[in-house]
Parts: sequence; structure tokens; C-alpha cells
Amino acid sequence: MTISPNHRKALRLVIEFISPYRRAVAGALVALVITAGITLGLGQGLRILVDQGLATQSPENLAKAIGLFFVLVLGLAFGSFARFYLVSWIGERVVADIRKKVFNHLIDLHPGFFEQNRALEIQSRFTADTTVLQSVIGSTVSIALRNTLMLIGGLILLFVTNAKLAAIILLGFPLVIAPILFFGRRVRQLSRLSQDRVADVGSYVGENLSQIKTVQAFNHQPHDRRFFSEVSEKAFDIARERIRQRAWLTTLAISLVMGAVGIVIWIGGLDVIHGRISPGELAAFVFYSLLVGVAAGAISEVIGELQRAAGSAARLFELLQTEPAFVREGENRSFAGPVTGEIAIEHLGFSYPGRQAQPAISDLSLHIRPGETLALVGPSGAGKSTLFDLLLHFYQPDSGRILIDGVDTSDLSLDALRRCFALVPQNPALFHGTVADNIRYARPGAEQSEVEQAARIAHADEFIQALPQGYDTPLGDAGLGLSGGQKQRLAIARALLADAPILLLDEATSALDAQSEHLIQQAMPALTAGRTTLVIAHRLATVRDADRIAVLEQGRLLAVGSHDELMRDNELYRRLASLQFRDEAADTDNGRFVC
Ligand SMILES: Nc1ncnc2c1ncn2[C@@H]1O[C@H](COP(=O)(O)OP(=O)(O)OP(=O)(O)O)[C@@H](O)[C@H]1O
Repeated sequence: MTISPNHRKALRLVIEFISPYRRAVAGALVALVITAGITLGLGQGLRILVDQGLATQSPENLAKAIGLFFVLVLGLAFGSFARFYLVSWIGERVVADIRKKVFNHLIDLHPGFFEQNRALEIQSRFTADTTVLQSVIGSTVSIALRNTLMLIGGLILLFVTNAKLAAIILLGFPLVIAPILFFGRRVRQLSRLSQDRVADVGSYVGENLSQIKTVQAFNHQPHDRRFFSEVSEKAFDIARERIRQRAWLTTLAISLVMGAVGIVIWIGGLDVIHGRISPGELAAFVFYSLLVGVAAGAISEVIGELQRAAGSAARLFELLQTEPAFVREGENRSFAGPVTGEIAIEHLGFSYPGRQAQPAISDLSLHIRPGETLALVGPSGAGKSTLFDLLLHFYQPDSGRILIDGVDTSDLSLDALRRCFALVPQNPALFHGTVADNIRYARPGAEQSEVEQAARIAHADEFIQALPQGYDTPLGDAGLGLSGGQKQRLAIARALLADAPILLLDEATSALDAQSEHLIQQAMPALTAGRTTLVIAHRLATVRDADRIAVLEQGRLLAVGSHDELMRDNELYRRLASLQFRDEAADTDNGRFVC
């Protein structure tokens, strides 16, 4: 068998992860060798039983032979215990380590990687591949090793017992092994395809279930059923082909091997009849032939499994080898003292991969003073969210630079950079855990009193207290959902707890109820006080409260100024003000403005 790059990758991964457990591996190998040795020894026991116990017709000799048999069986039983325990332990241990390492690596990769590779597909790969590895390292490898030992030991003992008969077996060996290798290769190719299809099935289910409301609102189920049925049938077709080839592999192996054993018994039987060998020798020989046959069969069966595992290991290895699309060339600095939150954006330019013709940000320069609140406005697709992503360094700018407190952000470590920011996204994410856990997300070490204080300032305390278990109410996957307004207030509490010098706020565009909106509006001053705030504004009140407003269009900065200045001087802003900002009723008494 040739060693493909995949095999090499798989081996490197497994060796790297197994090496810390050398002692367990050594113990398992010792147990493996001992149990294989005892099994092989049983053949000699059989010979003695037949030739000395039975043929001599002496009860004492029979008792002795049986005594030896029991000793061997006891050794085999305890050896098998040790082998099973150690090998399974290594399998579970190594896979737990691999899982952790892959996850730790994935969670640091830049978001663009998941856009290109579909996060759900990676997720189902991750689960399926580690499961395959677990079963292989935890059992298949041991089956393969044990049977290889049996095969080699059995062949040697065949020669020791009777060289002539053994030579006949060996001559037939290539006839047995060639078809096995041929089918083994086909099974391996189909295994890879089959795994790909299974990953497709997994990611299709994940995507649909996570977007279930959209699916049902558009009555999309019939289409999904049809499509899913096609995806599953494709997976089944490939699996059926793989099973067919594998079944042939097993059938061939058994018929060829057992056929050879039959011939041996025939020839050996004639030798016993003619008195050339003893009956015990023939019994031992048949025992070894069976052992060799069964071992060859078992190996042919697990070769497919091993190939599958090689595919899985290679894919996990590839994930571990994935480098972020951009390499940060900076010095990995951190700030010397407290950060004031001054931001200088200089000639920033950025295009998404594959969209070079239409830059998302072009030659954008902007200076934001510490503590200032700057509203970003612009039509859809103007580049507002992209600017946030560049500030957080989710993408690498093509040109220009961003400075925080005079330090070029590409010189900062990502950790130091992101500690400067607290993000309130438009549709805040809820994670599996309680309400308190979700607020504490920003600072896992925060005290309960700090969590509650942040919730109070964010005007979230009242609705949280009204939940069935207050701050201990489960949210996210396993728990309750929240309304858009409640989520935003929870995210505001989260951001307050993060206590970062710069706040990035993407206002909710969906209509919040008047009460929620009012409460969020009330929470804003506490949130923005003493922080530099960049807010993607969709509401007039926010725009008016901002110190300055930056108008963006097609990635360019058109104008910066106050609401009144822009209303006077900027045509686009005037249009946006009348069309885009939500008209918050004609209550100018309330300090609100009607465009
Ligand atoms: N992941 C992406 N890959 C490729 N192009 C993208 C990606 N995200 C955004 N774009 C493109 O970049 C441009 C700027 O998008 P961006 O999301 O920054 O606009 P925006 O001002 O935030 O719009 P909105 O107010 O609608 O959210 C758009 O033309 C958009 O199609």
C-alpha cells in the first residue's frame, strides 16, 4: 500500500496526540503481545492435549493438559482486560485532546474563514470525524494490531508445526491478498465520498432548524423535504456502494481463506492416515490455519475502517493547519496605560475577497476624539458594518491604517485591541446559559452584584426580575428567547460590564415597541458616558444626541458634521433624514424632531 499525503497527515496527527501517553501505549502493547502469544500458545496446548492427553489414554496426562489449558485461559482473560481497558482509554483520551485542540484553534480563526467554509459544515465534520477517530483509536487499531500479530505468529507456527503444509498455504497467500487489496482501495475512495455526503446532510439539517421561523413563514417545507430527500438519497447511494464493495471484500476474504484451510485439512488428513504426522500436529495446524484465516479476514474488514479514520484525521489535521487569511505583521504590543479611546482612521481601503471591483471602504479618513459620540449614517451597503469589522480587525484592511490612542492597531495583539471595544450588535446573540451568564459574557469573573448593577443601568433589571427564575432563567438554545428590545438591553448591560473605552453600537432596525425604545434611550447616556462611541444610527433621536454625524456612501465618507449642519449642506443626509430615520411621531415637545 502506498503512503498518500493523507495517510502521512493522519499519522502525524495521531502520533502527535498519542505521544504524551507513551506509558499507556506501552502497557497496551505488552498486553496485546501477551494475549496474542497466549492465543498462539493454545495451539500447542491443543497438540499436547491430543497427542499426550487423548492418544496416550492416560487420565493423569489429560488432567495435566487441561491444567495447562486453564492457566493459559486465565492469562488470556486478564491480558484481554488490560488490553481492552488501556486501548479504549487511549482512544477516548486522545480524541478528547484532539477535540479540544481543534476547537481552540477554530475559535481563533478569522470570521471570513467560516463564511467561505460554512460554519455548519465544519461543525458536522468536527463531530463526525472525531467520532470516527474515537472508534478507530479506541478499538479498530487494537483489532488490527492483534490480528497482525496473530497472522505473523500463526504463519511462523504453521512452519514450525509442518513446513510442507505451511508452504502450500504461503503459495496461496498472494491469491488471497490481491483481491483484498483491490477492494480495500475502492472501499477507501467511497468512504471519503460517503463522509462528505453525511456532512452535507448534517449541515442542511442544522441550517434549516436554526432558521425554522423563516422556513415555516415562507411555507418552504415541501421544497426542503424534497431537497433533503435528494441529499439523503445521494448519501445513501454512496453508502450502499461502499457497503457493497465492503461486503464483497469480506465474502472474498472468507471464501479464499477458508477454501485454503479446507485444502490444508485434506492434504494434512492424508498425511495423518499415512502416519507421516501425528493427529495432534494436524489439530494444531488446523487451529493455526483457522487463526491465520480469521486474522486475515479481520484485517481486511478493519482496513476500510482505518482508511476512513485516515480521511477523518487528515481533515482534522487540515483544520488545525488552517492559518488566518491574513497574518498580522505587527509587534503584538499592548497599551502601556489606560486607553482614552481616541481613534484615527487614515486612508482606509478594503474590498471583500472576490469583490475587488467594488471596494466596501475606500480612502476613508476620520478622527474621533476620546469620549466623543459619532453616529454613522448612510444608505444600505454604505460600509458601516464593514467599518466596525475593520476596527475589530476581523478583516485586514487593504490600505491605510487605524490608530487607537496613537498606536497603529496592526501593531497590537488581537487581545489588547479587542479589549478596547464593547460591541452591541443589531441582533444580539443569546448563548446557552442563564440570564446572568449572558450578561457576564463580557467579563466572566464579574460578581453577581456587578451583573445586577449593569442590568439596572441598562433598564433590563425590571424585565429580568419578572422572568420565571429571575437572573437564573435559562436562555439561548435550551431556554427562553427574548424580545428584540429585551435582547438589546441585555446586550447593553453586557457592554456596560465589559467597561471598554470604545463602544460600537449597531442600533436595532426592527421596530421596537415604544416602551423598549424609551428604556433603551434612557440607558444610552450611562452607556456612552466617558466612552468613545460609534453608533450605526437608524433613529433620529440617536443622530441628534450624537456629537457628530458621519455620512457614508459606497464606502466613502461624504461629510461629517452636526445634524443641523448636515441638513443644511448635505443632500444625501437630507434625503436619508426624510426617508430612512424612523419618524418618531410629531412630538417636538419631547425634544424629538420631525423631518
Ligand atoms: N461578507 C461579505 N462578503 C462580501 N461582501 C460583503 C460582505 N459583507 C458586506 N459586503 C458588501 O460590502 C458592502 C458594504 O456592506 P456593509 O454591510 O458594510 O454595509 P452597511 O452600510 O453596514 O449596510 P446596512 O446598513 O444594510 O447593514 C456592500 O456592498 C456589501 O454587499
